[in-house]
Amino acid sequence: MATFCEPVEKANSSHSFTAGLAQSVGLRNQPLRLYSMVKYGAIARGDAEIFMKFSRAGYKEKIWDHAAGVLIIEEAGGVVTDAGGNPLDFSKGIYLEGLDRGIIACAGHGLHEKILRAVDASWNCSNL
Ligand SMILES: Nc1ncnc2c1ncn2[C@@H]1O[C@H](COP(=O)(O)O)[C@@H](OP(=O)(O)O)[C@H]1O
Ligand SMILES: [Mg+2]
Repeated sequence: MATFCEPVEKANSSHSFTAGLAQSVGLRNQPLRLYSMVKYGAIARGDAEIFMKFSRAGYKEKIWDHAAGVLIIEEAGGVVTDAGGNPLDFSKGIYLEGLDRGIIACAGHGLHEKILRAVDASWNCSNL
């Protein structure tokens, strides 16, 4: 069964929203809560299959918390996008600008699509 990881700090991502997503796609393991780039490392070494991060409005993602991790996941056949399915844009300076709702990284494409659909289904009641 798949495990997801997410930020340690609730201030950086809604733990209740990801818990709802996990339930709706059938993930029953406890999440791994890890800082920054370590979440991508957890997927690369097989400790988790998913990373989800949904920050409050106004929080800006720094490129150094993601850049190397995205490369590692993609080279290994995984997928990392925002919640609209768009690639992360590292070309705009120190922040990821124009991010649609949050970040979803997965070891495989099927799982990733399932989570994107779950986000769309529950976003309007999320308070995010
Ligand atoms: N070992 C650690 N202990 C505490 N905070 C850490 C940390 N490693 C990274 N961080 C912080 O975690 C945030 C990014 O990780 P995450 O993606 O899990 O939210 C960054 O904070 P800010 O974005 O609040 O500046 C970063 O400074
Ligand atoms: Mg902080």
